Amino acid sequence: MYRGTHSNRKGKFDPTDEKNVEHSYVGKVWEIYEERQPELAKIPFSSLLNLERFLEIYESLPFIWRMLKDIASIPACWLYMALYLTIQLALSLIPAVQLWYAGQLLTIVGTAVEHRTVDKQLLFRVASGRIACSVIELLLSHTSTFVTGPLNTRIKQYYTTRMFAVLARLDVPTFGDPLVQRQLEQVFPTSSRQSLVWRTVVTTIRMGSTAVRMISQLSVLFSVLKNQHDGPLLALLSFSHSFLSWITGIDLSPSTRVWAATTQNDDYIKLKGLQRAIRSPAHRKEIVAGNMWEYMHSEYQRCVTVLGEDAGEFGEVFATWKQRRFPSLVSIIRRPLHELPQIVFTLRAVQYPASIPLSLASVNLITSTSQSFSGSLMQLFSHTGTISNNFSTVRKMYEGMNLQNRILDGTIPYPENHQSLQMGISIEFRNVCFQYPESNAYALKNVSFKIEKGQLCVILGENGSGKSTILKLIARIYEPQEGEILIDGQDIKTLKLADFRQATAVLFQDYTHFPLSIKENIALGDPGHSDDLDRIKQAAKLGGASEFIERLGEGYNTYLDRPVRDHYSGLGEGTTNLFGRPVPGFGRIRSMGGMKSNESTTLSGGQMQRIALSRTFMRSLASETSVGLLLFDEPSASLDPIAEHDLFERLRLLRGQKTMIFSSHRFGNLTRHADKILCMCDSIIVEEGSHDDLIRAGGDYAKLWNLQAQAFL
Ligand SMILES: Nc1ncnc2c1ncn2[C@@H]1O[C@H](COP(=O)(O)OP(=O)(O)OP(=O)(O)O)[C@@H](O)[C@H]1O
Repeated sequence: MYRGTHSNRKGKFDPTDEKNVEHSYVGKVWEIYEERQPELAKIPFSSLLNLERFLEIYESLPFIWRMLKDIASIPACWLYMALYLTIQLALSLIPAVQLWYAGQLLTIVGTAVEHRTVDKQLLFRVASGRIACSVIELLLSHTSTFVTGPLNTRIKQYYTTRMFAVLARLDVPTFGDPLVQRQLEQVFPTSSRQSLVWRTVVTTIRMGSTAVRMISQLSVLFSVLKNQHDGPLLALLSFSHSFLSWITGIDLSPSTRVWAATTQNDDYIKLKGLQRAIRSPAHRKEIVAGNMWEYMHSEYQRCVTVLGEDAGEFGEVFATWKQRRFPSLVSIIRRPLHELPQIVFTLRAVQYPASIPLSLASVNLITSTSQSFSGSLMQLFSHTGTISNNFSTVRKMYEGMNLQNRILDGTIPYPENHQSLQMGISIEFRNVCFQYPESNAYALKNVSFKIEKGQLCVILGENGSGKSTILKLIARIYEPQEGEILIDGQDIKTLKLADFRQATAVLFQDYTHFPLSIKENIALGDPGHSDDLDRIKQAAKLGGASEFIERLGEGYNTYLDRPVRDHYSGLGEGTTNLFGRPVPGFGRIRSMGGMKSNESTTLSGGQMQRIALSRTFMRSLASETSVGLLLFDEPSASLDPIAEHDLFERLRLLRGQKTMIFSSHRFGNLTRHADKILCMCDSIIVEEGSHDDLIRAGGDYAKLWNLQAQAFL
């Protein structure tokens, strides 16, 4: 199925909805379903005249107003904008001035016919006026390029910064929503040279200046011709021709309507299948061995004959169909209208032979103006298409800026006093049930437990049992559908999110490395101290990362994944290193795509994990920190036994000062010292207690522990 790309509507498109969707056949093969705009359904020819785009423009106007106010708030922008507008206005008036001079020439011809004399002074003034116009036009266009640069840059920077903020503040469920992703894709400025807003401003101003140009040209023309015999009549005839050409040209421009096309034609489908089969190497063996080519060829020929001109690609067939769909009456009238000015002129010449030179000059003037007029008219129309698209994207951009996070913020500041954090945070789950968005299975089912302040808790369980989910719910990455989570006895939803997150440090299982330097990667744990290199080094030491970082060529300034590409051209074959980075062995122009300063493969998984741990330590271990809760999802998965031992030793020292929750598959070091172990299986907690409690209970934990212990006997 071939779908239109200009979908601006919310909700679903349903081809079977006859009330809102128009069905037509495009030739023998394709069926097209076009959405009617309910507001326009009653207006005849609304789809032919593409009135949807005007409606789109109308609906987007409040957002355009907001955009203009925003632009005006950018420093110095309004000054540049005023200058740009003045230049464009002046440029759009020049054709009318030139036309006025042409009218003056007509007067000179008229006087010459009547009195057999030429007013030389007037002729000189007219000639120099026309030259001056051209020079001014050139100068203005040139000045305009000087103004557009700074304007474009300022507008682009303003909006990219705003959009960055919009993206940065979105939470996980909102950001992960495919609809939101689609919305962001459409409006988040990519690396294009011009911003959407600037493009919109330019097209709007161009449209305005085209309109000014047309109106001024028309009024000058009519004032020049009003005293000529039949002048206005000739002008009217010429312009009707332009207008009709414009009308017939309308439907060829892309539609803003939502549409979809499909085909049920067996011959066409077979034709396409045969085409594909004959080209693909995958089928060649069987075509040869099975002697299929003759059959395929004759079938292909049959399909082509049956389908005739409908055998082409959808795009071609669709374009022809659109041309034909036009009321042919318009095209019929258009032709003779084109000839009418000549006929009127001839009749007039027969009637008044003396006026021939004057009439000739008027006809010439009218024809040239009418040509430029129809050009402008076409431009105006194509601008409305672009404008309606731009306007609707601006609207979507502002709607995107208003995107609300799914996780709602609370109002109660946390903690009430920082002293209370010195002993950690208590956490309680009461009958919590949770399903991930887009999933219908429970990741947590009726989970209840309580962890006291300063306790060390380990959540154990097999893959997919729900361990990470518990940590994500505590960090309020997601919201449970049922049940309650209490933090120091208060519902987690009522606490101010930023405050609560300030009081927690999380190390996710799927931690990521930012495309920033190692220093920044660690500093992000506590952005408030990102300039404090001593603190960053201390965190790296605690995370067990300092030794290998210092061995790297660029030390803490090393980029694991360099976000900027270097460029080169025509390097000698022996150049394997450039700017301290490896160069792939090609001599032609290319950029080193996403090159890594020190390829991340030079760091092991364990080293990567140590950097992530350092980031968590950066946040949690500084003396004046306000973190009372540490959440670690498999913190030692990639660590060697010594590093794991050292890490847990360090963390155990924090017992009583911070609440710590670990998720793990492994028994041992940590579980023995845990105040509480939660054993999970299939989204529920099956056992709960300290190591000794669980061994005494003789359940699954005890069995697995003994099994593991035997392995070391
Ligand atoms: N983003 C997600 N979207 C949908 N389902 C998810 C998502 N993340 C996890 N799940 C599902 O939720 C269930 C619990 O996952 P969770 O990550 O909590 O398990 P886990 O016990 O931490 O597993 P592991 O030991 O492998 O880390 C699993 O069935 C998993 O497939």
